[in-house]
This record gives sequence, C-alpha cells and structure tokens, in this order.
Amino acid sequence: MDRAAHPRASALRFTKMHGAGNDFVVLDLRDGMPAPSADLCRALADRRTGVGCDQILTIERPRSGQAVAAYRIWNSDGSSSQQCGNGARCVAAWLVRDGAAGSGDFALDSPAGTHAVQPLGGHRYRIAMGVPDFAPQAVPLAGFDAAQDEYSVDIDGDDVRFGAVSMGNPHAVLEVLDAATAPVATLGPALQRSGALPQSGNIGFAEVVSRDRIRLRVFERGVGETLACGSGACAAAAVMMRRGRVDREVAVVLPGGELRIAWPDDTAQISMAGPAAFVYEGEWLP
Ligand SMILES: N[C@@H](CCC[C@H](N)C(=O)O)C(=O)O
Repeated sequence: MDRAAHPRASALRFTKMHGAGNDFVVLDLRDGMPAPSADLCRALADRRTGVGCDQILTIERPRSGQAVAAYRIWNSDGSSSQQCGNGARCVAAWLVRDGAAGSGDFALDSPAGTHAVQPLGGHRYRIAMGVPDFAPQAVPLAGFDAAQDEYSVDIDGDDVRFGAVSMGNPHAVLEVLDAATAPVATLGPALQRSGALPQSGNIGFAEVVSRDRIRLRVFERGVGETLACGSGACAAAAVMMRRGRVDREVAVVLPGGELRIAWPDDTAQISMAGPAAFVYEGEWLP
C-alpha cells in the first residue's frame, strides 16, 4: 500500500526539524510502513491541534543504487510534491545523525531524481538540485508553447508578468521592487488559480538587491507563505540569472534565513547550500 488509508493505531515517532524556518515533521518509514494519509498529514501539520509544519517528510528505502535513502514530500494540505530543497537538507542531516549516511558526500532519492549531498560542517549542507527546466511543458504552464524569459497573464484586469521554471516542482517568479511590501498573500493565490499553472505552483516574489543578492518571499503550493522555500530560492536565482540580472552565484535572503545558490551555466545542475536544524523528537498519539 502506497499511502495509509487510516491514521495509525499506535504512536508514531517523529522528528521536528527546520531549514531556514521552513519546518518539517520527519517520519522514518524505512521499515516499509505506508506514507501517511492526506488526513493524517493535515492533522500533523495543524499548528493548533497538531505538531505544526509546512511539510511532512517521509524517509524511505532508497530507490536507486547510489542513494542511502529516499524521501517523499507532503504539503500541510495533504497534497504531495516532487521537490523540497530545505527538506532535502533536513533529510540529509537526519540520516547523518542516524549513522546511515557516514560523514562524507552521499546521495538521496527524491521524487524528482537523485540528489548529490555535500555536508559542509556547522549543520550546513549543499544539495545538487538538478537542472532548472524552462520548457513551458515541464513547468507545466498552460497557454504558452515556447520558453520565454517573461510570461504575462491577465488577473482581474492587471497584466501580471512572471518567469516560470520547473525545479522538479512548478515555480513562477515575479520580480518586485520591494519584497517586504509585495502582495504575496493576494497575488500568490490569484496566480495559482489563474489557469496558467495547471498543477498550481510555488509563487516567488523576488527583489534583486544587487548582482549577488536576492530578497525573496514565496507563497507555496499546498501551504501558503513560508519562511523559506529552497526550490523557490533556486527558481528565483535561475530566472534572474537567465535574464542576466544577477551573477551565477547569489545569496537568497528569505524571511527565515539565507541560502546560497550557484548555477555555473544553463546546462549544469544548480546547487543550494544552507542550514538544517533539529528542534525536538516526539510521539504522535492517534
Ligand atoms: N518548501 C519546499 C517546497 C515544498 C513543496 C511545494 N510546496 C510544492 O508543492 O511544490 C522547498 O524548500 O523547496
């Protein structure tokens, strides 16, 4: 069975973690236990009656020959995702603490593919996040056949312009003059619902501060605004790098912390480096 139909009958051990403020409930399912149902994900993620988190991460047996483990990603609304940058660093830290990963470089399987992981010391990890894919079909983006630096949709009479890229999961990136005052809570969901993103998307509001610094807020699919989105930081950096607005290595400053993104050229993998923190261990009582 791929996903549990009912909440479990026995207590469920979990680890609470965060990466730059993007918080997670991490479950060890390497014994073959099914992933939590959508209802259980929503209950765990509830910030009043549950543990509270943006995503649930399930650590599972590796799917490729190279990886020490696999993980899947479940948003707080119970939906699944293919990619989670901050989650990848937390899963990496969890496996290092568990002893499954050793102390050198290793690999992890995610729904988007296999990621090389480099422990940097000081609770920091670098993850190879794949090659950003700008094809509209990959994002996916409806109504556009060819990749463009900027797309435009009409939302309630306003011409909304954005870049779009797949990081394994769908991202739209709007360049704004001031991330602090950007209309994240209104334009984020409006663009998600606009029809341009048939699988919805993570909507980034990116302010280019200088050639090596981007300020970013992200309205995530299945969550709402987060303190940090790792794949969103890669998406914003990739969009601005392709437009020539920033250098190929930048700091992306999110409300919860800073990530370093490097993308040497358009055909290379983009890398993300940042922190992973343990908060506490717990038991979820059904
Ligand atoms: N916070 C994550 C992204 C989580 C998944 C996203 N909400 C989606 O549905 O694609 C990150 O750090 O990348």
